[in-house]
Formats: sequence, C-alpha cells, structure tokens
Amino acid sequence: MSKRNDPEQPEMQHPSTKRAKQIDEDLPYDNLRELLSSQNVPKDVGTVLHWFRSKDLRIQDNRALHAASEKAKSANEQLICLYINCDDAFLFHGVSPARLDFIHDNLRIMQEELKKLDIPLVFVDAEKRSTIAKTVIDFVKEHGITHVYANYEYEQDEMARDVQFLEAASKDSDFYVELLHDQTVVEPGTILSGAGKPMKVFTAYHKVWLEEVKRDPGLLDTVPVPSKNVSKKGLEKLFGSNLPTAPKEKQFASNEEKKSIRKMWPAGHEAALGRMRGFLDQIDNYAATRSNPAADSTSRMSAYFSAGVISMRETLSEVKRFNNNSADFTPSGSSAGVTSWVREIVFRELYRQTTLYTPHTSMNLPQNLKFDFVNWESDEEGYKRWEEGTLGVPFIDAGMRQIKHEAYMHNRLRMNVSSYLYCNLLVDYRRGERYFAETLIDWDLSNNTQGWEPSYTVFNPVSQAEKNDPQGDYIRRWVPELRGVVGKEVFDPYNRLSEGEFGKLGYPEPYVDWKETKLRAVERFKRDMKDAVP
Ligand SMILES: Cc1cc2nc3c(=O)[nH]c(=O)nc-3n(C[C@H](O)[C@H](O)[C@H](O)COP(=O)(O)OP(=O)(O)OC[C@H]3O[C@@H](n4cnc5c(N)ncnc54)[C@H](O)[C@@H]3O)c2cc1C
Repeated sequence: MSKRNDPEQPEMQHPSTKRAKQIDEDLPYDNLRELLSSQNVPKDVGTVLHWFRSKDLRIQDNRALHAASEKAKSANEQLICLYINCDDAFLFHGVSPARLDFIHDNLRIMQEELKKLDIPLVFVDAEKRSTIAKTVIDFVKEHGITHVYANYEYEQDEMARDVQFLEAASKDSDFYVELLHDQTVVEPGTILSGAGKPMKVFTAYHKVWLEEVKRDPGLLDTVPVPSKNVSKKGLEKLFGSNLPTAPKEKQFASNEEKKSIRKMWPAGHEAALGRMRGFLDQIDNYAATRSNPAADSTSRMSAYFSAGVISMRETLSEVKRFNNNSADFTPSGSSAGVTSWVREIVFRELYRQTTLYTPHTSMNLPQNLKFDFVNWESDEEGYKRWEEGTLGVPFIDAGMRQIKHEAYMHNRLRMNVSSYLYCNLLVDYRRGERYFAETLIDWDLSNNTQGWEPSYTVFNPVSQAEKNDPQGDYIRRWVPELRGVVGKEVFDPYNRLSEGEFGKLGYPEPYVDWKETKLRAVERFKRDMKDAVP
C-alpha cells in the first residue's frame, strides 16, 4: 500500500500533486461564498443559533456570536449556542490531550458566562466528521431555528464541512446561514498583489498590512458580549448540557500532567487578557530577546490565539493603547519591541490567507509541491530519538524535552528541531508536523504547516545554540545530564570534552554527523526535485 493511503499514517494521506493544483484553482472558498449568496432570505426571524467552532472559544468580541445576538434581539427572539463535539475529527487531526483539555475548559467557562445571560450553550456529539453538518441540521430543525451564525474556518476539511452544510441548507429554505471572518484583523484575501491575487510574499504583505491598519484603526474595533436573552422560556432543558469528555486516546497520561499543563495555560478570556497585559509590561525587551529561549520573553499567547480565547482585534487594541493610542506599528510609529511583536502577528495573518487561497497546504502537502517528490528515509531509530530528545545534540534534545513537558516549544527551537528532522535525519517532515499537532497546546494548522514548510536551509544546532542560548541555560534546564558542564562545552559536549569527561555524563553521542547529513540532504533535495513536475 502506498504511504498516501495508509490509514496507520494519517499525516501521509494526501491527494496527488496534480489534484492539489486543481483544488487550488477551483477554490472551496469560492464555492462556499457562492452557496452563501444564493440562499433565500427567510421572511421571519425565529430562534437564532450561534455555532461555536474550536477557534472562537470566547463570548467577548466574537463577530458571529455578536451578529447572532443582534439578530435575535432585533426580532425579540431567543439565542441558542451550540458546540459540536466530534472525537473522530480530533483523532483525524491528531489534536493533543493538552489542546483538547484546554478547549473543554474554555467551553466550561463560556457555558457559565452565557448562562448568566440566559443563553444556553449546548454540546452535541457527532459520531463522524462526515456527520457534523447533518448533526447541526437536525438540531436546527428540532429547535425551530431560522438563522445560523458561525465564524469561518479556513482549512480544507472545515471548508468541505461548511459546503456540505450549506448544500443541505439550500435544499431546506427554512433556515439561513451567515458566516463571518473573525480570526484576523485584516480579512484573508483582501491584501492583493499587482496582479489582483492574494499576496503570498511576507515582506510585501507586511508592508501593506501595516499601512492598512495605520490608515484604518477601526479595523481593531471590538464588538460587545451578547445581550441577555429575552427569556429562558422553553429553553430550560438546554441549560444542563454536559461538557464533552476527551476520548481515551486523547487523555493526559496522569492527573499531575493535567494539573501542571492547566497551571501553565489557565483557560478563559480573563486569563488571556491578563497574560497579554502582563506581556505588555515587558514587550520592550521582545526585539532583543525573542530568539533567546532561556529568556522565555515571548508572550506565550499562542494557545489563546489558536483556540480564539481572545480576539486579535482586542489584543491589538491593547497594544495600541500601550503604543500611545496609535495603530501605527511601523518602526517610525512604535518601539522596536512593539514593531517586532506585531510583525509576528502579521505572519499569523498571512498564513491564514495562504491556507484559504492555497488549500492544498492543509492537505498534508507542502506549499512548494516539488518537495513531495523527495525520497525520505525511514529511519525509525532516528525518529524515536528525535521525539525522546536523545539524539546527542543538546539544543535539539532540549527543545524536544520542552515540548513533552510543556506542550509548548520556543519558536527558535521549533525552527531548529524541524530542520534537524527532515534535513539531518531525512525523515518525512510530515511526521514531525503530526507530532507537533499531537503534542502542542497551541496547535494551529496554518502556523504549523507553514512553519514546517520544507526548505533547503539546514540549521546548525551548535552555532544556533551559541548564538541564541549564549550561556547554555536553556540546554542545562532541559537536559539535566549536561547541568554540570561549564562553558562552551555544553553546546557540543561530544566534540569539546575529553573522552573520559564525556563518558561520565550519561549523555548519548550524536546519532548522526551534522556535516555529512547536511550534504546528504542538499544532494537528495536537488536530485529528487530536479525533474519533478507537480
Ligand atoms: C515548525 C514550526 C511549527 C509551528 N507550529 C505552530 C503551531 O502549531 N501553532 C502556533 O501558534 N504557532 C506555531 N509556530 C509559530 C511559533 O513558533 C509560535 O507561534 C510561537 O512560538 C508561540 O509562542 P508565543 O505565543 O510566545 O509567540 P510570540 O513570539 O509572543 O508571538 C506572538 C504570536 O504571533 C504568532 N506567531 C509568532 N511566531 C509566528 C510564526 N513564526 N508564524 C506564525 N505566527 C507566529 C503566534 O500567534 C504567537 O502567539 C510554529 C513555528 C515553527 C517553526
């Protein structure tokens, strides 16, 4: 069986590169918009539904939730909220126990917040990914709902689900669907190149994005929480809905692990806002220290952004307030720290545009389709050591141990461990991408797939460590075998200590030679991609 169809390796399943190009040409997003615009507008407004997805888990500044609430209020009708729990979808996407638990805890908080507004948040199970749309339709019919609101999700699988939902809705003109853009400040697909196509190149996109936000600070405006329901009458039974529980494959190994992760990443909008405000006190150090993993000076907001616990508009409104109430985040309008942090947010915005307009990137295929022609090595021992953090390369091992303990890894390490896996070990990058999904609390398909996009750049983990972890503190923190190693020996103990000294550490020798494997990777990429015609 070809790797492409092996159910044991879901991360390898993908269409052919030719089919991928067709999908890019015939955008599911265009199809969805067409379906949305061809709906009949119902004459009457009855009960209104907001359908929460796993990326808009907040009641504050939630575009679709707010629109749903306004619609219900304008007609003096009730609002119901729904979340579909689908274990099959979580298993298919490889979502981590940490992320799933975080999602559940945020749902718990939202259910309490909504209850105070007399709005029920109902949890319904869908057995399969393919039955999610039908499950929602059944719910809509059962509760006499006339209007359904939700926020767009940009990934191929979620697009397909929404197309399926709209197709079924169009056969049944009793209800109307509205989807809103909520994940970004600038709507994906609106920053265009000279040729009128959505921009793909970061530098140009960044420049236009900064200009747009400076010109129109209203892009950061937020919307209020939903209004209190007109009444609870007839909704009583919907208030006691039980929170979903994680399937056994997605539960933490122990209660201690759960507690420690929950402590690091407390759920809820209040926690997210508190963390953001705390970060602003130190944002001025960001430009200088963001690449130093020992400083741990980045915001650690990613888990909150990927689950939508706080909106990007509210976040940047906080930054704007800090920036003397100016939405000029260019180097001339803000401090180096602010400019540099907002630049990362712009990466996030561009990556959503790329997912939407290059849908094959969310189908286990690289953006540069030529990389799908590379013959990877099936080095099981190397892969196992990569996951365990026992490759004998301190910087790489430290990163892999951090992700295991924190369900998080510093960006500099994400860059290094990914390069090491697919360049030095020549293991298919999709295995690493999947491992990140299965481990990270902040897994986000757009950021992850585009972070894992293969390239010819082979990072040198010794010089990377010397530059970014100059005291070796990050290595010593995560690799206890090396805690007693003083000085620069810690970056490359096998080559810099005597045989006797190294032998006492109980730390493995490097599994592969960096220089040799770098050459092997570059030659392999050149050889396999030379005549590739995707
Ligand atoms: C191989 C690889 C895999 C990655 N996987 C993910 C992932 O699954 N989820 C995820 O959110 N990020 C991912 N990133 C991007 C980045 O590493 C994390 O967003 C960042 O480390 C999160 O820490 P922070 O919130 O403290 O970031 P900060 O430095 O404080 O940045 C603020 C926010 O900007 C965004 N951001 C920062 N760096 C990037 C980037 N390089 N690309 C896109 N957005 C960025 C994130 O939303 C982040 O929360 C990946 C990067 C690489 C190289």
